[in-house]
Amino acid sequence: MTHRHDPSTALEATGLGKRYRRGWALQDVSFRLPAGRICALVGPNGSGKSTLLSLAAVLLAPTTGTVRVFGADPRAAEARRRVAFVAQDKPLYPRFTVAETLRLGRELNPGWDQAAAERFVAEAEVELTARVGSLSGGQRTCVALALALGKRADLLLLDEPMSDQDPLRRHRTMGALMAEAAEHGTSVVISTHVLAELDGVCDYLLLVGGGRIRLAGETDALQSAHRLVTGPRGTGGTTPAEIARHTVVETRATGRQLTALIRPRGAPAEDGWIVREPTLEEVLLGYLRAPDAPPLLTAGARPPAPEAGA
Ligand SMILES: Nc1ncnc2c1ncn2[C@@H]1O[C@H](COP(=O)(O)OP(=O)(O)OP(=O)(O)O)[C@@H](O)[C@H]1O
Repeated sequence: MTHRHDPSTALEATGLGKRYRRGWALQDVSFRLPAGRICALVGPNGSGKSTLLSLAAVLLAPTTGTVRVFGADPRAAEARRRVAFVAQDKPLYPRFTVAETLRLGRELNPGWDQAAAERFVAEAEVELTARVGSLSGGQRTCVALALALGKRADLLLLDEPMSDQDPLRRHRTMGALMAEAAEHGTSVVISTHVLAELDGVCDYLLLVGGGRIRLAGETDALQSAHRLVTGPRGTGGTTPAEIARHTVVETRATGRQLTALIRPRGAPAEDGWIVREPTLEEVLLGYLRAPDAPPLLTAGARPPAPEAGA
């Protein structure tokens, strides 16, 4: 079995699995993230988001399967140069000043972009002369993000970078991050629990649950693959036939009404039903509430079958 060398794919997992002593954190994960996308990585606590990012950043080794960055083994020196990872615990030297931290970044990274790193800390109103140990959690995050941006990586892997930022700063940090990414065509995977953070920012989505991929693909394609239908609840507590003939993600009853998130097969519903396209948040919440709903990977999110051969 050989792998296609595919630089247009920022990240690809094939049959990827990670087993810790207590059990599988990720199992049989296969997806493709095209280059240049801003991808939200979403899922409940313990669903495997950090594990997936750590596998892509080679902080962990897979138990099964493979992960590739820009078509290459992520352990290769060139792949490591192209990837920057901001971990949840943001390990930095507390005794260093911010300026010294950036200097270390410059010494460690041949393609270092001092201007981008300094611009980012200035935007976050973090003093270059401040010691890292004296910064707040949110300010330290900004320094870690500045290090990642200064590296001029082609793929940024960010593990809940906004979790310790206040709402205003979160908005500004996200804006500055996305401006940098857009200017350089950087691919970004950003894990988050704040669904509102994704709105208008991410154009790709990975939803993990129970260690497996549940949704993967372009956000507009995922949205348009679903319909939210509302109509009469019917009798006997069963899903009405005109809904049950579709792929039903979840149904919720309120009074005499039934609202269902479906993946339509043919025309979405009959007379008497109100049909509309759900927002991305509605799609996500539907899947989060229905952990057994069948997964969906859009055509662009499915990795190509491995070539037969040597
Ligand atoms: N170092 C480890 N040793 C053993 N088990 C681990 C380790 N790291 C993670 N796990 C387990 O693997 C599963 C996935 O954890 P992971 O941290 O990847 O989830 P997550 O989606 O990032 O969670 P959160 O949203 O809470 O950050 C969990 O059941 C967790 O307990």
